[in-house]
Amino acid sequence: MAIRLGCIADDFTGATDLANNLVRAGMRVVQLIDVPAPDTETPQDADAVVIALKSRTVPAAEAVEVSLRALEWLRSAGAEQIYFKYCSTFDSTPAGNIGPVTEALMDALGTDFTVATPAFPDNGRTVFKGHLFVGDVLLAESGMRHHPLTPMTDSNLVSVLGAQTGRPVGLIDHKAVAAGPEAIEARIATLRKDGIGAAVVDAVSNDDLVRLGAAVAGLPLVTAGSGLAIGLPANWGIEPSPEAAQLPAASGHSAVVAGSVSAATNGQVRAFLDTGRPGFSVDPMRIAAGEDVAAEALAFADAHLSSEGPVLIYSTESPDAVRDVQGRLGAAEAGELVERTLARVAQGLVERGVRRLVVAGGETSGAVVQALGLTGLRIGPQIDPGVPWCAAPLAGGDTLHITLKSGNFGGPDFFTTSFDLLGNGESQ
Ligand SMILES: Nc1ncnc2c1ncn2[C@@H]1O[C@H](COP(=O)(O)OP(=O)(O)OP(=O)(O)O)[C@@H](O)[C@H]1O
Ligand SMILES: O=C(O)[C@@H](O)C(=O)CO
Repeated sequence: MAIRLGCIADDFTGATDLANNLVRAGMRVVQLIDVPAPDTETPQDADAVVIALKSRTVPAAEAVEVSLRALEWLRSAGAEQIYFKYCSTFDSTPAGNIGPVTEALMDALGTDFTVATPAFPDNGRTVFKGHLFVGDVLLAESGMRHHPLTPMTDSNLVSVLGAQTGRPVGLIDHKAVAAGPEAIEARIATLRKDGIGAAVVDAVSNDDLVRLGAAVAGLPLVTAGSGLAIGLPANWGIEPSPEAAQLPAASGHSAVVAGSVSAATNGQVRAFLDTGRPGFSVDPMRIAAGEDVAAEALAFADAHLSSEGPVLIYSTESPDAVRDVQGRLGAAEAGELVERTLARVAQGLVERGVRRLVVAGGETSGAVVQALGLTGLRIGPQIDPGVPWCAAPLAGGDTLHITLKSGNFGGPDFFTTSFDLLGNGESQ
């Protein structure tokens, strides 16, 4: 069976976020890790396939190359429309990668126009007059200005995207979006006539996204955060259905691996430790000095993995502490050292019987999923907006329940309450 929607996500947490919104809107979704081999069969009974890449912060040429390979696979699987998913905080730099990837996909699809909106109102991301708000503040005044890899210091997305692409960038403002699909289509026609290649779209509510979804049914390519996904399944007559999110029963030990340094994850780590639960802090300077911090973390896990609840291994630190480490090691080097260590820790935890695993941070999730050799995820129930539980088969035949939490997503008690949703298996 051919798929309807083919999705390319620029990081792993973002991919599950998108898959989650598609599932909630009724689509049967398979998430694949990295571009599958050309001869990989199209998943049966899937309305959408999300290919999860780790292309957000690699050099632009690399992001373009891997995104085009993903596009080729999705087109051969029959995708009728392509969705390029990036972060709801538009994480990118003037060098890319949102602009260059968008342009390359447009060229490959032979289309002269696409839309761009990171709006995700359920998680407080709204776009008005082309400016992105995170909660009540502009993007450039949010914690994103301190992001270790993609600091966002301009909230005007028309200028942010304009700096990343050779094509003129325009705006579909809220007046058109609020007036409904026909008004949006009329605005698109005008922009196209004026030679605009990509238009940032205002959206402050789910209703806006549903109206936008209907208006872009005929575009070969849409680019967005996960929010627009709620408006697309209806274009194929698909309606929400609870069966779309069912997973097998969970069992085994629970653990949390946190490599995100975002504000929300900092709060979640603090809240977890404040309950007196066991946590081990991974120090990048000690890794850089050659100490076997992964082995220490696993020894700590050996002492604390129990039916009492999850153990936490984290590198999460305040923005000041992260800046200090980056100043001494370099941002990319520090990131890589920590990612490699946390990926080894995750492997060790699974070897020790962890079967319910929370991973925090997009880059961190990419490293962990690759180290665990997971190739595909089934998407289950939503824990918090943008974060579902997923299930993946392990080599020995067991099922791993895993959730890939975007750094800034999830409530303060996420590291404890997320496990409640899986119910009681053999042990927690
Ligand atoms: N203590 C630390 N010092 C320096 N760098 C760190 C530290 N802890 C984590 N890092 C690095 O910071 C980066 C955090 O990125 P990651 O994508 O995992 O989280 P995030 O940006 O908060 O989440 P998301 O991308 O989902 O919003 C990773 O490369 C990680 O290895
Ligand atoms: O859109 C978001 O905010 C998330 O899905 C994400 O991509 C964070 O890495």
